[in-house]
Amino acid sequence: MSIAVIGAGAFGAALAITWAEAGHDVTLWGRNADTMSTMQKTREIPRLSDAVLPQNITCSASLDTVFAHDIIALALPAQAMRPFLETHKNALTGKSLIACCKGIDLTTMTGPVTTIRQIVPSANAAMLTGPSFAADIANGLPTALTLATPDDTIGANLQSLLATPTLRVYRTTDTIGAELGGALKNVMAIACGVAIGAGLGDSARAALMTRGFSEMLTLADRLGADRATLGGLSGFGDLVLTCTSTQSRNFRFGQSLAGATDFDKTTTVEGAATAKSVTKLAKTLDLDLPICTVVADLIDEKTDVSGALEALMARPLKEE
Ligand SMILES: NC(=O)c1ccc[n+]([C@@H]2O[C@H](COP(=O)([O-])OP(=O)(O)OC[C@H]3O[C@@H](n4cnc5c(N)ncnc54)[C@H](O)[C@@H]3O)[C@@H](O)[C@H]2O)c1
Ligand SMILES: O=P(O)(O)OC[C@H](O)CO
Repeated sequence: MSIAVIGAGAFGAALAITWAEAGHDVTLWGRNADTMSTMQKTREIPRLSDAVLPQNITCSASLDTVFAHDIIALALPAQAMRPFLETHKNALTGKSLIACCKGIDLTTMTGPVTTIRQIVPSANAAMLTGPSFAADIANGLPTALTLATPDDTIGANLQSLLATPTLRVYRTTDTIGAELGGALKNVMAIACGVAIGAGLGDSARAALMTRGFSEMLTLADRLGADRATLGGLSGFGDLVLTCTSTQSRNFRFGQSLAGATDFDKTTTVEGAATAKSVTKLAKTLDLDLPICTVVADLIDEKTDVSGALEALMARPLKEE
């Protein structure tokens, strides 16, 4: 089969590599023609320093080449996906579109599958999500992800197509659960990075992960998602990975908010926008999501680490 990947950053390139190594012909699209031309020649990836692109990946900046494919993975940052789909929706009619981003759109407060379904209703909308660092996938380390799509027959076909010897793919029809797990774990990773950066200790991190998971379930319950999805790879699995590893950009961003480290502001940090969209969503739904709220406040500089700590620790005592 052939697959197109939109977005030649770390994750798009990593997915392109594992699919190409499994025998698919892959077109990897990036918006900068010079960068794509250099990648085509050198087989090197600017955002993944140790990986090499196999020969059956074609690097291109031509969208016509991408739109010739029926299966298209969208590995753009979450906030870039809606504008991209709006601009190109006519060319995407009837395609299988697999979102590979994690986040809640700031303008509409929708997750990636819902966003695709709204803009390109004729597409088979899906999402590939779960615990995975791009470098691990690119280096052929064993990884397991969840493919979420509303139609199980389409899901089963995509699952067998996208699985590779090193990338095990599970599937679910609970797209809302998968959207929420992938988006909210990044907010919790920022919170955990702040805690570790501020020297609050591993017990504080465990508390944030657990109470953060509780916030994920609260939102899932309200939006009709299945709790079991949140307990799977796309929720609990990714929460564990991202809250415990300095490989995570969201975690490192949190450390920098605590003043512990410097941080390159051009880095993709999905949890920053999602903290804001989730806080907005929580207000609309009249839900209490205190960790999401303090993360949004820290990012907006409405509070500092000691204010955030007090806001969480001084809340009324309650049942677990
Ligand atoms: N890197 C990882 O380990 C990893 C793992 C799993 C999921 N993801 C998810 O993949 C998504 C992409 O992250 P990434 O790690 O590849 O980020 P990245 O910063 O490495 O790459 C993002 C790419 O998107 C391009 N881009 C940004 N805005 C664009 C626009 N408006 N139009 C076209 N191209 C645009 C950038 O030029 C860049 O090439 C995120 O949602 C992330 O959560 C990443
Ligand atoms: O580097 P992060 O924090 O964007 O995390 C990457 C992946 O989402 C981990 O599953």
